[in-house]
Amino acid sequence: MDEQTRDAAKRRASESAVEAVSDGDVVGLGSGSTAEHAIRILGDRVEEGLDIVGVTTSFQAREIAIEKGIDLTTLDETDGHIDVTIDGADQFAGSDLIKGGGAAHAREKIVASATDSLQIVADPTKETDVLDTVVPVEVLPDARTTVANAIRELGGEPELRWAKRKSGPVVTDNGNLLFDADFGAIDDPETLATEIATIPSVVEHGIFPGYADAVHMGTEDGVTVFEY
Ligand SMILES: O=C(CO)[C@H](O)[C@H](O)COP(=O)(O)O
Repeated sequence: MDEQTRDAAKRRASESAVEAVSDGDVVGLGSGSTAEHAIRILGDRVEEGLDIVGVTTSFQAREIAIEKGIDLTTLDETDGHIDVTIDGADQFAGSDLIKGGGAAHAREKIVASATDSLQIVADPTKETDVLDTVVPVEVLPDARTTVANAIRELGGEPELRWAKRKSGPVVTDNGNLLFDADFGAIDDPETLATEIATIPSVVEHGIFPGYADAVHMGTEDGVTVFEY
């Protein structure tokens, strides 16, 4: 699938997911190139009269939402409740997800766990039978060596994520560092999720076991919707 076809698939997925949003909803706004389509489409609907407020998952999502004129709120103001969230994923195997390719998974998980209905938008390159892409792990900077050792003890190979146009590591929106940890095929995402979460000073990791309520997978000529 070339980049243009893939981008069209991402947009089709987003058009489908936006149908889950109704007037009056508090809407979680995800991060990444696929979720960007969804935020832009929602912005167009708002201009046409759709009445929603958004809760953003990243600096990127906030910038796009402001540009598109979507009113924003916070989880504190909504009593920790979100009706629908539309977000992307790096991989999905049924309702199990790996997220964090954009280093936003900590806030994405807060928003997802506060959400009644998590709608995932993806293109076909994200679908897999068994999760096997790297797991992003956000850590407090002082703990990078101890967390790296603990990841190795769990059978993973951690690599500090390096910035592309800066001499140094990626620093998350929360001021932390990030490992991409290669665990190979992850047969039991729920157990690995718990094990990584219990490492001292891990802020959040990118395994979202059983989180998706629906995955909208844009294809070359349509959309396949998986509901869970
Ligand atoms: O989890 C994420 C950011 O932390 C993104 O949703 C995920 O990386 C997918 O991004 P894209 O739609 O650009 O492939």
